[in-house]
Amino acid sequence: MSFSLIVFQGPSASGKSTLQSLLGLPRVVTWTSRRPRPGEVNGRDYHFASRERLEEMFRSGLMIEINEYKGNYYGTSLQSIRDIIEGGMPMSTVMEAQGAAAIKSMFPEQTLLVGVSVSKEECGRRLMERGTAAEEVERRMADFEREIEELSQCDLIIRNSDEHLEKASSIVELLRKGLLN
Ligand SMILES: Nc1nc2c(ncn2[C@@H]2O[C@H](COP(=O)(O)OP(=O)(O)O)[C@@H](O)[C@H]2O)c(=O)[nH]1
Ligand SMILES: Nc1ncnc2c1ncn2[C@@H]1O[C@H](COP(=O)(O)OP(=O)(O)O)[C@@H](O)[C@H]1O
Repeated sequence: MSFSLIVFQGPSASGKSTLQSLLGLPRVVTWTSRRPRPGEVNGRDYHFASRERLEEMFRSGLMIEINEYKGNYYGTSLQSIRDIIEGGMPMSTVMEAQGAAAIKSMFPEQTLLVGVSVSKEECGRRLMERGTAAEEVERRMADFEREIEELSQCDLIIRNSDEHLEKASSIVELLRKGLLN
């Protein structure tokens, strides 16, 4: 395999970040206008910036894509992806569907889109356990069916239900070995 960028896509709380950290590759730090959650660090988890700054970066050609997701902007800088493709060391990122599609269409040979799927019930429960406010859980779950449908654009889909974590981990391990050998 010669992919430079592994993109995880899936509903909120499907387990994208969990599988991403199991993969163990360096993460692309993307940009968002949402507020940091407790424990998140600027420059490590995201580059946190205002909507205006992200819009300006997009207008001036610094971002590959910028997408609004649940009221906030998210975007990937062109430089971060160029660095990966030129640097040779594969990296990973998590992205909502439109951003994932934009990167895949720009770098089809170098990008592997990995979908993460889970049941609606499990997703809702994980969001609650993560301390998400009930109103926000409802907002996120409203898009669940569409987000599952959008997985059809992925190169492969990993089922990450509660009882499948071990299997999901072994698929990620196979990917890791294939990428690094
Ligand atoms: N298009 C796009 N989506 C991103 C980017 N960075 C993160 N996302 C996605 O934005 C969505 C919201 O992320 P986040 O606020 O961290 O919360 P989450 O829903 O709990 O993962 C997730 O689907 C992320 O994968 C990016 O650079 N571009
Ligand atoms: N297979 C699984 N079984 C049970 N809990 C899981 C599983 N995968 C992830 N989780 C838990 O679900 C929550 C959401 O996972 P996370 O990776 O943060 O999702 P996402 O990045 O898609 O929003 C976390 O608390 C995580 O520990």
